[in-house]
Amino acid sequence: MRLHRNLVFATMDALNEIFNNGKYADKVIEQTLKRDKRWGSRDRSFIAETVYDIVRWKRLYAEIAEVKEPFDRENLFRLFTVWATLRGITLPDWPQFEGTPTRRIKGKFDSLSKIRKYRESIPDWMDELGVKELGEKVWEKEIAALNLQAPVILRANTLKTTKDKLRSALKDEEIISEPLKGYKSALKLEERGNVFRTQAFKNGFFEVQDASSQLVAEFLEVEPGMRVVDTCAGAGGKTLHLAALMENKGQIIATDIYGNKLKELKRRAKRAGAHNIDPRAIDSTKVIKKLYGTADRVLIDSPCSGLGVLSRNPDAKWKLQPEFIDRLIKTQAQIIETYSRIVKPGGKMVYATCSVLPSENEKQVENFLKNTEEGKKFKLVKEQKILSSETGFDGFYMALLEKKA
Ligand SMILES: C[S@@+](CC[C@H](N)C(=O)[O-])C[C@H]1O[C@@H](n2cnc3c(N)ncnc32)[C@H](O)[C@@H]1O
Repeated sequence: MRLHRNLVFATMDALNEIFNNGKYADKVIEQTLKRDKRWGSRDRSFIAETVYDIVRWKRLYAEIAEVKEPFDRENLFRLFTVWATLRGITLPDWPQFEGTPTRRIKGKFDSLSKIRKYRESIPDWMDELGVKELGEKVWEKEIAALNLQAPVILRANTLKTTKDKLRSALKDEEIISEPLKGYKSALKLEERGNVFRTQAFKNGFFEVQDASSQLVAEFLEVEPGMRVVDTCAGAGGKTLHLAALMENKGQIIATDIYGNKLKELKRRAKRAGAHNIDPRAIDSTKVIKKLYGTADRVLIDSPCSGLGVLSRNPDAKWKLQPEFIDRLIKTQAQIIETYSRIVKPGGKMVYATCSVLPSENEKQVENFLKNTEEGKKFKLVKEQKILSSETGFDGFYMALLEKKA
């Protein structure tokens, strides 16, 4: 691979924004890719993948390069040098790469790889928490899987097309995909690419949605004509899937505390041809109280640590803090307690997270069922824990609960 100066420099600028100015990697990459219209798909994926790689391996690379935060430009180049050397990329004779200690980099990589927190490039607290929650053996495998690059998975929008028709429409646009066994509407892309530019996307034929995430709406056992409340709808990934499963019949009330996310949901719903969604921002407690006892189905896609989606968001390793997870666990307990009241007698509810930590998942459900007045009205129908190390997709949890009639 030949390194191009403008691509490497753009990568350095992006890393500076993420590491030194606290910006989110996905937003920074999106902005960076707009910088030069002449960049082709290879150039764009070089920038995106190199930035994500260096973010993912920050702790390991910084240790090898012997640099500490905040990283100045010279330090960022040293991180890049480690990345390139470990990938066997020949460095050009630019002044920034002069005197690169190739053998020393490889030697340090070998010795640091014996220690998990360096090998997997995670903060001490995260390693300790993972062991405490999942046990040494499972955590070891799980964190390794969460460090792999996530595949791109699409969900065919059955309001407008079928999985097979979508596959052939994509093929016409030179995008090769294959169906995923066990996932009704999922297609996996053979190669990464900017699918948002395709006509198939503009036509609303698909959404990008991880395979594990595609199991959540199905878990809720919705039927056309039902009244469904998606309590933590965000920008609507799962709301749109619910609308498709309900064939646009019935009503989906989509709530979130952030009105701007619901605006994005509206835009996506329009493109997807989903007409049965009623977005409502939670700007007072009344919004939820009015819904008590009214829904056949309730989805709580709860705010969580996101530890199951580190493959997609590697910068969460550095942005998450243990105190934040402690607070989240309290919020999740309150959310289940309050939103479960929306379910009508005989109705069902799914509690889901994209975390792999039992304290955000099965322990929350156990606590709700055993220790809360509202929980005593429910029984657990089934639950599914998805580990990335077992499926190759995001880590997720979902529990289906039924309210006694
Ligand atoms: C895991 S995300 C939802 C993702 C979304 N369901 C999807 O499939 O694209 C959790 C959402 O909960 C929202 N949220 C956080 N606290 C909340 C609360 N107390 N009530 C409702 N929504 C909340 C966040 O704004 C965020 O959009």
